[in-house]
Amino acid sequence: MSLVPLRPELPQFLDAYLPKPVDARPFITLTYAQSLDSRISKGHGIRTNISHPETKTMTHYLRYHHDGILVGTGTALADNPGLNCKYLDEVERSPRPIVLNFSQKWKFEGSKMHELFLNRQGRSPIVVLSEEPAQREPDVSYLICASMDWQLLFDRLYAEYGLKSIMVEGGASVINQLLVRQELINSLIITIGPVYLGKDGVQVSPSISRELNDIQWWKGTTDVIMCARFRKVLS
Ligand SMILES: NC(=O)C1=CN([C@@H]2O[C@H](COP(=O)(O)OP(=O)(O)OC[C@H]3O[C@@H](n4cnc5c(N)ncnc54)[C@H](O)[C@@H]3O)[C@@H](O)[C@H]2O)C=CC1
Ligand SMILES: Nc1nc(O)c(N)c(N[C@@H]2O[C@H](COP(=O)(O)O)[C@@H](O)[C@H]2O)n1
Repeated sequence: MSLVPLRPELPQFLDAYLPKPVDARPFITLTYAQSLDSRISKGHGIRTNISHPETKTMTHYLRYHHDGILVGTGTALADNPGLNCKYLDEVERSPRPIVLNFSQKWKFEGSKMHELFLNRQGRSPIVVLSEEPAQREPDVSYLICASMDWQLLFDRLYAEYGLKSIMVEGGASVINQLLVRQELINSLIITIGPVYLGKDGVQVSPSISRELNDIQWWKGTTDVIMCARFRKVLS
């Protein structure tokens, strides 16, 4: 798939929300595409296109600006994503894929990520699990976290792999956890496509109410993009 050109006004629109150095931890962007009824796919395990080609290009522009890109096993298995950067086709600007694979169900070998890596079009993944894998795969880096703690995970990705910025793309389980961890999220960039995915769709919604600050909207041919930051909770 080749990308349509980036809309010329998007770099300036996105600029304030792109990664900036933060103190000894990675800058975290939570970004995904959702329907009007807050669904990100038609059902678990169903890869669903929501973005218009021009907002898909925006996603690759975001990938260009991040060191790492994180997804859960559900997404890795359902979508078989490439997670590389096709914007300007510079493999060294592709983010490092990070897959939460505590279930050990996802395999690098035979995946789209593997194909892209072999063709020098994508990077090898960091696989996160709770114990030594049953079988180590070549070219995979393993990050063993005895128990899952988002802050610790991000800190270790920074300290051990030098990832200064990470975009989290999904899926729903991951997004819903991070929507209530606003202290960890630096930017929120959401594409909204003009479609309803219905009651069987996979919903994103925080378990408690959240408020946003610094909100900007961009309107494209069919989609809108909202950029925002979470409002700080005063203790
Ligand atoms: N429209 C969009 O932008 C996107 C849509 N999707 C869609 O989302 C769907 C997948 O979402 P989900 O099924 O919710 O899967 P998911 O991608 O959120 O992965 C969930 C799995 O990741 C692991 N995991 C997540 N949090 C964990 C934690 N705290 N500790 C340990 N392991 C953890 C577990 O194995 C869990 O079952 C797919 O249908 C996919 O197409 C995924 C990414 C973006
Ligand atoms: N930006 C965006 N729009 C959509 O409509 C989507 N379904 C997604 N999904 C995310 O992109 C991944 C696929 O990446 P590749 O094109 O294979 O590199 C998918 O796994 C979701 O994370 N994103």
